[in-house]
Amino acid sequence: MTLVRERRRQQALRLPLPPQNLSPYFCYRVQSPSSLLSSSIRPDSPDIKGLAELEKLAVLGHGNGGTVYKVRQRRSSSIYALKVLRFDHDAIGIWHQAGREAEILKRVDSQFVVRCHGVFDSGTDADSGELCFVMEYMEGGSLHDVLRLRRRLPESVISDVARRVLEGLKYLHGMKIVHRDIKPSNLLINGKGEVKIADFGVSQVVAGSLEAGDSYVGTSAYMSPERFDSEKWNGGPNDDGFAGDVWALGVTMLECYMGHFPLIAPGQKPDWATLMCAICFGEPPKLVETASPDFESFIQRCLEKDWRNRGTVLELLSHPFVTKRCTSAGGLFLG
Ligand SMILES: Nc1ncnc2c1ncn2[C@@H]1O[C@H](COP(=O)(O)OP(=O)(O)OP(=O)(O)O)[C@@H](O)[C@H]1O
Repeated sequence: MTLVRERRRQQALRLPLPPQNLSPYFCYRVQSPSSLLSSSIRPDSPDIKGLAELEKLAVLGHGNGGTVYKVRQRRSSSIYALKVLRFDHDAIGIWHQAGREAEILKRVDSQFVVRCHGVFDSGTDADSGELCFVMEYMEGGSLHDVLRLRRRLPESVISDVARRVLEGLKYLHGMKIVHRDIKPSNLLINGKGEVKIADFGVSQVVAGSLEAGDSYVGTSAYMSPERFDSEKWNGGPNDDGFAGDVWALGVTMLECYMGHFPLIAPGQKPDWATLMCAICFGEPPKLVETASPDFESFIQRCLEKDWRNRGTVLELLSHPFVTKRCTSAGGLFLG
C-alpha cells in the first residue's frame, strides 16, 4: 500500500484511497437523495405486503447488508426469492441506497432482468428496519455458483450468457439506468438456464454524466479504468457510465473462460493496490490458443481501456461472437 500511495503521489492521481483493512472485494456505496418507497411494482405482480404472507423455506445467500431467502407465498404457494436488507434508521446512506434500488426495480420490466414483485418495510423494530424485496426466484443460483462448480464454461455457453447480459444492458441503458455492479454473483439463472441481471444496489439513473463522487461505487475487481481512476482515464463528469458496464461484462466473460478472476494471477491477493495496478496499468491477459478469434476480439472490444473507444452494447450485440454461435439455452441449469 505504501508503494501504491507513493506511485499515486508521483503520478498525481487524485483517486481517493480506501480506508485501511477493507476486504479484497470491498464495495463502496454512495449516499444519494432519498427515494420514496412504494409496494406497488406492476399490476400483474402478486400483492405481497408483509412477511406474514410468506413462509421462509431456505437461505439462498448473503450479500452486502442482507440475506436472500427462498420463500413461499402462503395463499398461492408460489415460490419467490426474498431479499431482506437490515439497517439502523440512523444509517441514512443505506436507507437511501435501498430506496434507490427500490425505485429502479419499480421501473424495470424485461425478460433479461430479474423481476421484483414488491417492496415493503417489515417494520419489526423501531430502531432498525428491514426492507424486503420480493423477487423472481432464480433456481439455478448465480453465475458465481456455477463457476465454483464447473470452474470454466465453453464458448458456446459464454456467448449465450453475453448475449442475454447485453440485451439486459441495452434495455437498462435505454432507460438511462447504469447497473455499475455487473459481476458473476449478480447474474442469476432461472430454471430454464436463462441468465438475467440482478442487484441494483449501486445502480443509478443518469442524466448526462455520473453525479460527482459517484463513479467510485460497485465491486472494485470489476471496475473499469475510468471509474477506478477517473482523472487518468477521462472519467467522472465526462463519462455517462454505460461503458463501465461493458468493461465489467468483459471481465466476467473472461472469468467464465479462464476459470478464475482474469486480471490477476491465480492465487495473487486481490487487494486494492493489486487491482488498481492491474486494471489501470496492466495489459489484458493473453488468451490460450484454444480461444476462438471471435472470442478474443469480443473481449478486446469490452476491455478497451479508453472508454471512448470501447465497444458499445449495440456494437457487441452484433459482434460475430454473439451472433454466429448457436444458443445453448439450458446449458447453465444445474438441475
Ligand atoms: N432472485 C434470486 N433467486 C435466487 N437466488 C438469489 C436471488 N437473489 C439473490 N440470490 C442468491 O443470494 C445471493 C446473495 O445475493 P445478494 O444480491 O444479496 O448479494 P450478492 O450479489 O451476492 O453480493 P453483493 O451484495 O456484494 O452484491 C446471490 O449470490 C444468489 O446466490
